[in-house]
Amino acid sequence: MKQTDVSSFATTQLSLLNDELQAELAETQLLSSTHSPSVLQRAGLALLNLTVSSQRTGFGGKTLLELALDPAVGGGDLPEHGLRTGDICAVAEQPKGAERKKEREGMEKRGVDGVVTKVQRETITVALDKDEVDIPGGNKLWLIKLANDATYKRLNQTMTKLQKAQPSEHSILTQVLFGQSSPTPVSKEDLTAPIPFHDPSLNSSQQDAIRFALASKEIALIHGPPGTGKTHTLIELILQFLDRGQRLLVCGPSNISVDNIVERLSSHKVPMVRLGHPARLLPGVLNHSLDVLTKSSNAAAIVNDVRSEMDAKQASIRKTRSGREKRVIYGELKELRKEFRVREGRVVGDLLKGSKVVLSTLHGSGGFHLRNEKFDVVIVDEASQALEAQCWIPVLYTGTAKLVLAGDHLQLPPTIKSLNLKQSKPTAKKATAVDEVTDGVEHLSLNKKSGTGKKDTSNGDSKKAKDDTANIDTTTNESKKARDDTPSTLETTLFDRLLSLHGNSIKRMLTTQYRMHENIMAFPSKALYSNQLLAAETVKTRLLTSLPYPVKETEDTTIPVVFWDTQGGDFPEKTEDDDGGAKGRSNLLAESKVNEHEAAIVRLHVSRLIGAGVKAEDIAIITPYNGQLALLSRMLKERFVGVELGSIDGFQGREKEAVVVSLVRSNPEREVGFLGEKRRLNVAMTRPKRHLCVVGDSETVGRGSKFLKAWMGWLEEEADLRYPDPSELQDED
Ligand SMILES: Nc1ncnc2c1ncn2[C@@H]1O[C@H](COP(=O)(O)OP(=O)(O)OP(=O)(O)O)[C@@H](O)[C@H]1O
Repeated sequence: MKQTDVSSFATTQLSLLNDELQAELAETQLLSSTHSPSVLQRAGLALLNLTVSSQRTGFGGKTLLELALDPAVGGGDLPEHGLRTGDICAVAEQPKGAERKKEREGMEKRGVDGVVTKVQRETITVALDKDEVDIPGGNKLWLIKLANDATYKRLNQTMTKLQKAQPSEHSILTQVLFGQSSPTPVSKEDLTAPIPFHDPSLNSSQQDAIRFALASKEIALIHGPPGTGKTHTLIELILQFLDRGQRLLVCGPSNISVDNIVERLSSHKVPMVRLGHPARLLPGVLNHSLDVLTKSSNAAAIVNDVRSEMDAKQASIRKTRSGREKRVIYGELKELRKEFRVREGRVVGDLLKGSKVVLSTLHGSGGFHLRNEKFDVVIVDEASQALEAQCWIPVLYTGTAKLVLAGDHLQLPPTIKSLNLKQSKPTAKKATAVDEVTDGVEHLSLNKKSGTGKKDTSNGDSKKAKDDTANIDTTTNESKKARDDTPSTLETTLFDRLLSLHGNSIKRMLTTQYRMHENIMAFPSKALYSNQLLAAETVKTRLLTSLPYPVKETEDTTIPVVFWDTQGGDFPEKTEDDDGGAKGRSNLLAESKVNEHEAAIVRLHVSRLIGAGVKAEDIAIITPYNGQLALLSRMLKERFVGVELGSIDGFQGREKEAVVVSLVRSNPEREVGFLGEKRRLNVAMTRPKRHLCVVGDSETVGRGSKFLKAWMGWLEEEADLRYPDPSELQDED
């Protein structure tokens, strides 16, 4: 075990985070200074021609501005835009005609900053950051997305706190997290003690993981390969901790990861509170949100009185044109807001005290509500999708003695280039529809994520390119000497680092998967999970023909894994710039790759599946390249309505009955770009339940890495192998 110096670790993290922020700011500034507002709107970074449709008071006493299209431009539905709940933005007067460019440059300074809290068809709501600001009025307004440095600020604060802590202040958990102490060994008795489980259906690996996490004193890692019931296991673990009288903070890197747990816990009638802005939460979770609880609890009436008074004042500000009157009302509002915050603070404090389980994003766990709260255990779901610095937020601010991390370090780590736009990017969501994927920002981040260390020509910037796979190899091989665990990259997650530091004895792996047909599971199990995965009886032999609706038996629907091998050089890739159609869209984007012939095979395969009766909504098409995604979308979206198209990265955490993967790369140089990242391939091949169809050039792809070679070899041996016949690929339409 190699110790890590805490302070130098934090210093390295601070510098890496700073590089990341600078890169992000540069990217956003470049976009907004070089493009016209309408291009920015098309790129999903701005909304034009708005007017304030209402103004009221939200959680925390913040002013909420609801914006709608100006009736002067016809009102109605907002145009397609990429602004999402959680985005940091500025509201400002829209510059007129010729002034535009000049005005825009100073815009960020003059506008009013805020956070998007609600997006509806006709309106978008922004919570303003400052209490007293002159809301721009009169002329048309516009909304522009700003780089989100709030994420960075909190990470920076957290790492600074870690950097400054004296060794004597380090908790035992911190010492274990840096290898200065070993985790307390777990006794055999604890690992075998009978436990009355709430859920009698838990399999033995799930039960073992729960026993281990309960018995561990400082850290426990629950390794959940695809479909193995990681969240299912965490729910039981939470109930078991509660049975033992422990108080828990449960976090995840994204709102959706946290909501998923809240939804599943709610049937157990656990007293819990979900922190976070209600507009960012799933509807089913709202009843547990602080905002709704503070409105509906008995004590809420005293808060609501002040709120309605504030709302009335807000409305009167908008009615008056006199500056003097406005100032008087602002003065009154200021007093009311103080009162509101005191009362709301009391209600919130009482609610939190009464909650045995508090749930929030990792970022949210650093908010002021939790500053004086103590928890026995912090649980982090999807921990391998979180930056290490994010995981330190709940650890440092709650002073917990115990940390449970659940995740799979063999799937994709967090997207580094998009750190600051992460929550706001349309494509950062798990549910990725193709309209959203063609957003410019995602192209930049996706394409910059190279996995091979070779320069990927689709990658506008090879600065960050590196061999990601190195990370995983060291973590899966306990016997390897732990490498220097002061990470030189943000992509090394806490999950990775701890495995490397303490070895596999700190983790338990879930081994029964409930998603894939056994043949779909076979390769990833062998190549990545030491052949330990088992397919549950219920899924082991499931084919498309056993879907709960009629599907004809064909050579596609009766086969779990199909491989269309395009080897031979007749199906070459192109860079997106070669493709006239794609060019217009990609003016803001980095180059990407397309493969038209592959797209034609995908079309053929999907049309056969649909012809056999498989429902469009049970089929997904995924590909690593956004250029290919845009092409597939143009070719297939209207024809096969309901088929989901997405990037591999965006599909992590999702599943479908049938999944078609288009690998794209086919070139004489045998370049595979970021296909070389095996965690990306793992995600791709483990999404389907009953049918996996891979389309790719085994000659190019098979030379990309050892892993790719093994996969191509396996597909040639075990899959239903097909060689495309160009005459079949003509579009019958
Ligand atoms: N012991 C079990 N018995 C039967 N079904 C189970 C069991 N454990 C999990 N499942 C089922 O397996 C599926 C996956 O579970 P869950 O969503 O908890 O997995 P996960 O590992 O969090 O998913 P992901 O792979 O997306 O991370 C769910 O449909 C769940 O009901």
